[in-house]
Amino acid sequence: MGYHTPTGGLAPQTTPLRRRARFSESYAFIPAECFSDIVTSYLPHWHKSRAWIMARPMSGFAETFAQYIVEVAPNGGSPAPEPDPNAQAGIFVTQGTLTIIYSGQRHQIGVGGYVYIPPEAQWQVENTTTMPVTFHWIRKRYLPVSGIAKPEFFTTSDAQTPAQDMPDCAGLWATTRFVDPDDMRHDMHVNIVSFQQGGCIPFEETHVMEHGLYVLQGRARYLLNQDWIDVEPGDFMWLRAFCPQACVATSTEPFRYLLYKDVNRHPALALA
Ligand SMILES: NC(=O)N[C@H](N)C(=O)O
Repeated sequence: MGYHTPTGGLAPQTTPLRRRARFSESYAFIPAECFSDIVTSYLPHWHKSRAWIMARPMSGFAETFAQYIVEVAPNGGSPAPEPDPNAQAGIFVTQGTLTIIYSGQRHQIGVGGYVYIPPEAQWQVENTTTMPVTFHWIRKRYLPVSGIAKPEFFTTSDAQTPAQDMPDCAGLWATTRFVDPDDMRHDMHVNIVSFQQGGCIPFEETHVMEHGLYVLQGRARYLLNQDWIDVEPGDFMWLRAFCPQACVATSTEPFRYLLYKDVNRHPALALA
């Protein structure tokens, strides 16, 4: 399975603008060609590392999460990666092998591996290999519920998690879920959505959940609000609540994307 990974650099001066980037009231589209060296951030207490910050809470837009692609060079990492004690993390590795140290135990996470880190956790990140490691880091403030326990740390992978066919889709649309949707401890899902050629979302999904969608593999036409966009590996789509969305997979190889969504909680009735 392919997991697109940006490598940075800077396009030559002769490169024609593709004019694919968009920012609207309901979605942002950050195309793969935007992931150059000059739009990376360095982060406090992270060494030999850089991040493409693709999404962050913005008032009047998507408000629940931040999503980064982090690249850690050999011998890099962080002894204190997360500044917010209420933040939980979903980590998905697309290149190399990541070491996560959690409660004194070392976990080696390879390509396609997924890690869930609960809030108020002590954890660390290392790259002990001779090659760069790259991963998605999704951060969301955990919303506790009285009488429901906090989720626990776990590691798994795309390969270890059977994709579930969506109903009545003849195998054209499937979802790999790292968390059981019935598990009320969790207030966010990170899934991999897969379509075979011709497979589609057959209606304009318009819902309260926000999304980050990163195209890991394959191509599609994607509807974001009123705009049909041709998407390819490495493109990122960032959707606020109620942004209409649909798609049709166009490539012979599967069209697959990493999907964040906020779930399983009542909306707050008071505006912050
Ligand atoms: N755009 C999407 O893939 N949306 C998903 N079907 C979802 O909201 O679960």
